[in-house]
Amino acid sequence: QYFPHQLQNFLEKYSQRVMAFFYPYIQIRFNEFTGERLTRSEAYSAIENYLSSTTSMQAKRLKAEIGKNNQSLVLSMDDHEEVGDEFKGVRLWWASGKHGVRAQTTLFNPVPDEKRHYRLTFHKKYRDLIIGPYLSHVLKEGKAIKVKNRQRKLYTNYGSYWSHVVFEHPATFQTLAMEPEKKQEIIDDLNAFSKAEEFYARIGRAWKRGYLLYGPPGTGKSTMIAAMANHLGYDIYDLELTAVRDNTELRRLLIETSSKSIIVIEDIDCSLDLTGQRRKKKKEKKESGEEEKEPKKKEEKEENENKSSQVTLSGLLNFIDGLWSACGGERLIVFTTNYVEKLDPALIRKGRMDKHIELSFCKFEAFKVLAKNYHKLECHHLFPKISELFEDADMTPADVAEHLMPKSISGDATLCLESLIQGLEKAIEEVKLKAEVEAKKIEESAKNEAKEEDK
Ligand SMILES: Nc1ncnc2c1ncn2[C@@H]1O[C@H](COP(=O)(O)OP(=O)(O)OP(=O)(O)O)[C@@H](O)[C@H]1O
Ligand SMILES: [Mg+2]
Repeated sequence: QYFPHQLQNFLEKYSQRVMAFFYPYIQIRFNEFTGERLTRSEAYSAIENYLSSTTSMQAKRLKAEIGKNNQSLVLSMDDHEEVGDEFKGVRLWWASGKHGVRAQTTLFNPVPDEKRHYRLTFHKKYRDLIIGPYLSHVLKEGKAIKVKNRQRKLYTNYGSYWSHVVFEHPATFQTLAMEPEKKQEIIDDLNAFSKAEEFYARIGRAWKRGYLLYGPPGTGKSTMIAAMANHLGYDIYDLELTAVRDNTELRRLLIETSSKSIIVIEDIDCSLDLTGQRRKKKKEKKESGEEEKEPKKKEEKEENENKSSQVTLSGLLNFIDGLWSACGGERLIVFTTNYVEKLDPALIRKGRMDKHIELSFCKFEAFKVLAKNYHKLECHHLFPKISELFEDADMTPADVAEHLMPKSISGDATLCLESLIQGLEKAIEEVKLKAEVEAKKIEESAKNEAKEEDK
């Protein structure tokens, strides 16, 4: 205090230099808030996450907070704690601390005076290793942990804007009824995709993958999408094409999607047909001369309505084909349909949709998954009979699940299995009846033909 200001400055500078000469360590400080407007630093939060998982077990004083997903506790070091870490055999230390900042808190900038930081200390001979590979490793790991802990969202477009709710669907691949090998193949494919950043970069393609899920209603297409999202920890964008006005809007919506997400277009055949159908209807009306009686205003209105969805197949295809490569980060795009044969071949050409997955009727293997989920059954004396019936019956997993659902909380598994057997027998009978009716029809038409020939 009695020192002249300049002298104090000089001494500080000088002593720091002397220190630096003898002190063989380098320190890097990562402040929690950075920039003029004091926004929260991304690096700081990545480091926080990284340390919470890898090293905070060593710290004696921890801080616990409820994570963003409102479920798990997130642990981090308390202030002035230090933990060690090791990277390629090199020791380094992370310490947490506080420092004062002169920024004023205002109503609009309610950041407290006291700021936290992490300080990284390491020997100067490892400078290159730590500043390069180690720090990028920390940031990457930290971000990955953050993504894993985040609260996931389900986005839906109302017209041209996305709005979201929290995504909490309980479906997983474990609860999905499907033949085990097929299921494993899909899981492996997803895992490979999510780790393939370098591969996609090397071959110069966008880090995207397309799936087409097809099969009759109730076979688990939507359920599988939820399971995929849960498996990968991705958000879901449920794109309602009929609410999108035109290709420009479609492009905007798709560009707005964030990385690590699944973009879903359900019932793709219906969504894309819509524009065509509407136009057709209008044409028919004109041909029948109906519109002459109607006032002109109404016609104009109709025209506007027609304009309300002009997304075209080519607009969609352009996008899938790589215009959106510009938006980095991994994305899955999933189409579902009940009628794969109705789809425009351009849409499902190889290379556009990387994988076609057929979801179909429940067979015995898939049934076993459901029996295990619903009743914890691994085997049962009715299983052989059920296995036999499944060979002839076409029943969707949704219907099987319906039978297995206990009618009361204390529902008995055997009762459910018996109900399923009845259902299967009924299904087989219906198939037989249908076949008989068909056969009769063919017979009759053959007879008719013969009669006409006689005539
Ligand atoms: N493979 C399956 N495994 C487990 N549950 C299933 C499966 N398939 C269907 N279900 C059950 O049936 C219900 C309906 O399935 P889901 O909505 O996934 O069918 P979908 O194939 O999407 O049908 P749609 O074509 O009508 O959209 C789900 O709530 C789920 O409980
Ligand atoms: Mg569905």
